[in-house]
Amino acid sequence: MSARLAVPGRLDVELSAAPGDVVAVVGPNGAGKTTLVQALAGLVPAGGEVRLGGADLGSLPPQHRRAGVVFQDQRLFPHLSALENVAFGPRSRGVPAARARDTARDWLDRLHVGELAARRPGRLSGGQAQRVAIARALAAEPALLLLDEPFAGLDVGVAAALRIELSRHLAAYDGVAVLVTHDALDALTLATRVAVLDRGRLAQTGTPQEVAARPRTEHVARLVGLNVIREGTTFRAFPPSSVTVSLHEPDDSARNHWRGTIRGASPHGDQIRLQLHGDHDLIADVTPAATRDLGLTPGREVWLSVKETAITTY
Ligand SMILES: Nc1ncnc2c1ncn2[C@@H]1O[C@H](COP(=O)(O)OP(=O)(O)OP(=O)(O)O)[C@@H](O)[C@H]1O
Repeated sequence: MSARLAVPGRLDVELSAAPGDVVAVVGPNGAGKTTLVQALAGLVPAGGEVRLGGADLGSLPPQHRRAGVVFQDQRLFPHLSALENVAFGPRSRGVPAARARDTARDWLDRLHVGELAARRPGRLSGGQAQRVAIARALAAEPALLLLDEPFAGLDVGVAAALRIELSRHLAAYDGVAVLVTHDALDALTLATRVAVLDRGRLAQTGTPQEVAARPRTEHVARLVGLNVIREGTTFRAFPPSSVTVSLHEPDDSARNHWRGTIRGASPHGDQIRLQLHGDHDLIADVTPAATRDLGLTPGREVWLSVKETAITTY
């Protein structure tokens, strides 16, 4: 797929992906992720083109794009049973009713909701409905599978189980999948490529490993738990565990140091992760003992230092 899409004031991106790719789209609120999915699906008017398998989808109405969409809020047809929801795609492609129902049953089984085939969406839990929605999208054999935050709003355990299953289906899927997510884990475990959106533009693309190791936006740095400082065209990244926090200015010239004010503190593994605001917005991991002994509570002004050898420059 190669797409060039422009929605005035909201989105202006070029994106390409090969069959079998799962592209994770990440970025802060309002970056244009949902707009991108909707523009690919033809649900919002967009300039540009979407080339897929030799055709320009951009000129086709949504129902002819062979795009399967899974929304955060499922949007199942409320008056149809789970089975009929899933059979809808094959039916509208002209598959005879009995065969479409067999296909639907098969997909419901594969998503472990076969026993709920007769239920209407109103009587499904959020997790069950999301399984039906994924079955519905895949049963239509889409060339383009669009998933907009499919785990958002689900219980943590339910989301974890669904993530593992979805990874299996995505591995077997030979079209192009686009997955909008706010979760670094999704981007790292499900995706073959990551596209970072920032204010409607593509800020970075690469493999999950590349993007995680060398983030170019503050947002992605936070997602993967790194600090990143931009100096002109150069980025300098370092982990929160490499930051030393002290109450007085360090006199060690081999280290980089900055001033900051503690904005927040939360448990992180067996450490305390501090959010700091100052010369740069940074995160630092300190031990609970240091937090107590130095009185590292929100509002406190501190010095932060990092050894040059802990910093990756790119
Ligand atoms: N229907 C709309 N009409 C006009 N502008 C819109 C519409 N929907 C969203 N926008 C604007 O388009 C921009 C991108 O929004 P979009 O919903 O695509 O972001 P997002 O990255 O999906 O955000 P989130 O993570 O909050 O869901 C935002 O500035 C938003 O205010």
